[in-house]
Amino acid sequence: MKKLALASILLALVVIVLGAYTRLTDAGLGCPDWPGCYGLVGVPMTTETIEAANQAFPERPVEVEKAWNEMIHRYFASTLGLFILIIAGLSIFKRKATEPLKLPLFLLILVCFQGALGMWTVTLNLLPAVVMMHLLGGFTVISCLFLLYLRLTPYQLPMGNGNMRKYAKYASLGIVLLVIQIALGGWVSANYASLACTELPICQGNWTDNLAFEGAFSIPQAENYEFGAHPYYERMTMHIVHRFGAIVVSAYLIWLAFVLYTKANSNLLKKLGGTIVVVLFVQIALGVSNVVYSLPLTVATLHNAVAACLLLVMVMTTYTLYRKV
Ligand code: HEM
Repeated sequence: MKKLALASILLALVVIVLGAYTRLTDAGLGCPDWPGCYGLVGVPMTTETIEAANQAFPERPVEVEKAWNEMIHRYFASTLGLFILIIAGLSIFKRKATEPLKLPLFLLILVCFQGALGMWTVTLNLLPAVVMMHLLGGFTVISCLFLLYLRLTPYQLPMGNGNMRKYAKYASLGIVLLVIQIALGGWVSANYASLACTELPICQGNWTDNLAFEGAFSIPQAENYEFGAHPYYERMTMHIVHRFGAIVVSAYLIWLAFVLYTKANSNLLKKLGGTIVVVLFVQIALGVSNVVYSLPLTVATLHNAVAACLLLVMVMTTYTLYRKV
């Protein structure tokens, strides 16, 4: 079960990266139906199948490359679903007394819901709230898988360092802040607001006069949300909020890492403190590069993957601080 959990974590990371790649190559509607693509298990490739697909979906003619991006994401996501089903099955029928049961079952429900969010992403034409929740769902799945892996791993902590346990609630708060920041990033991405601010550190021009919070966090009426439906100042506002969020989260995580590094006498906790800072700085550098180099595909995809890694480091830190034996 532990090996399967580890394989599922790696697979979940691949699915997250493929999801970001699909979103960033504007391939979210590469297949306008679900679960098939223009009604097929694969992508229409021959003249006949393409003609039939174009007749069935005249509003969205086939673009083979985008369709493949979307379908490859779906194949990997379905395999992940299968892995989680097997984990849940094993934990019901072959579980050792010490192994968790509720977590695998929760994961199974979660991955089904995540599949439904994937379907609504397509059927609701990239409705930003659904796209953002789909991103958060992916991050929740990988976090729960990682938690399962940690629970299956015997390691003793905080190694006589009970005085550190009081910081567990601060680490939990770190996770909450980080998840909010990830949701804000997802909101920027889902609303195509990535290039709304092209200057550092905050935004170009007299941005303070044009903030539009209410509009930025509501959803305008639209038939289709591909390429965004918000006016410019609302996109600018969401982008700015993500940047301020980065400042708050970074300050908090650096403080937490500093406490772990200086106060813990467990090597693992010290290492976790150091890892938080390193991963955080990589993430900030990628965010800044997104702005400076106008959203290169690799950088934007990595900004998503490293956000997932930062979350996993925080999950491990928090779990380590809470764990009794
Ligand atoms: C703790 C720090 C940060 C975290 C956890 C974080 C996380 C995220 C996440 C999860 C996304 C969504 C990616 C996607 O949908 O594929 C995102 C998008 C974005 N972030 Fe950050 N971010 C951080 C800091 C920054 C900073 C400092 C900047 C710039 C100065 C930045 C700029 C952006 C931009 C431009 C996008 C939109 C990219 C896109 O359309 O995919 N981020 N962020």
